[in-house]
Amino acid sequence: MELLCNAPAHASVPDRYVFPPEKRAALQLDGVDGPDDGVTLPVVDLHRAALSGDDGLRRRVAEEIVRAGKEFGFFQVVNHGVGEDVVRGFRDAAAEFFAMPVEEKMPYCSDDQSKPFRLASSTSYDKSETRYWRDYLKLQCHPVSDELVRHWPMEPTSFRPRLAEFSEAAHELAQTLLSLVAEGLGLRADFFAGDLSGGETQMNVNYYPPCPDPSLTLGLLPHCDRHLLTVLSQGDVAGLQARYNGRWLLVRPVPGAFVINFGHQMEIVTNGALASVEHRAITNSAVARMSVATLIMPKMECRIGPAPEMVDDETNPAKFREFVFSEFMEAYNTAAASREDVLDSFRIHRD
Ligand SMILES: O=C(O)CCC(=O)C(=O)O
Ligand SMILES: [Fe+2]
Repeated sequence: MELLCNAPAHASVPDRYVFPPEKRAALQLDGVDGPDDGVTLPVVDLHRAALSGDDGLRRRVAEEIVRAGKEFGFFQVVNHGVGEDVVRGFRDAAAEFFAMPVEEKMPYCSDDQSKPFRLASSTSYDKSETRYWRDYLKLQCHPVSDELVRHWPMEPTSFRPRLAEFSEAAHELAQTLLSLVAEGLGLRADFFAGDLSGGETQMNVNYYPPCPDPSLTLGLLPHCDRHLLTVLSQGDVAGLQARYNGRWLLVRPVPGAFVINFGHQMEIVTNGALASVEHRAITNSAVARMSVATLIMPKMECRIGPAPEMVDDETNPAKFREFVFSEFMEAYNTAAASREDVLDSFRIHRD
């Protein structure tokens, strides 16, 4: 398998990574202050420590999240309660993994999507010839059990304990966010608990080495996440862009923050109120970038459809039909992650 992290630093971009001009990222990192007109994503202070004892504060935070979610579909959170050491601990372990010698990583290389831990490169969604400037770990990270941990690598030795710790913390944050989203929408606080968010949580650890010519390449294709909610640590190197009013908005790194965005299931359950927004990753020539995305998802057999509370037959009829989550997962693969193609098979079309 061809991995970028195995190669010595690249002096030039090999042809198979060069996108045709119409697919290249028009907006480069050093041009961000121009094209995005100073629009920045909301940064929500979760006041995590005070949240459970202060109902007024809780309501304000919940409203702020829903407002940000409705306008951007993306926001960042600070004071989120996940310890800096927990985040740094796992990010360091993952960076060490990518830096290990080829022979030690090779046993994990696989394109078999059913594996609970694997290392791969580019993406499995875009079937065109051009490769994305990205290596990634795709792994199952929650619930943490002895059986699951056995699939995680033994080396570096910090990997298993730091991942277990990070995974629990990210999961807890996700549950807090989901209850705030529910409250902000006027739903029961435990609306998303149970099967809707109780599937096996997956994680993408994306590694984008420095690229000699970012104007020719892409780190990750434009896509929406297919799950319910994504909790992303992007570290301090920029590269994530979200679609906003027909443009690409750079998600500026905020120290210690998590970037939160909604997946397709959130859009469907809320009948379009909280949309799943397209995003992509661009490359840069200066430093390697690593992002860690924790993807909260429903149980495979969970029935999904717009919540009755989010639908009004007269003014806001259901936009999506009901389905079983496993059906959606299949459709997403077939539609190669394209937002409209995948949602189209679940949309109710009215004349
Ligand atoms: O690298 C990033 O910031 C984006 C990652 C992402 O969108 C994903 O893993 O689904
Ligand atoms: Fe994503």
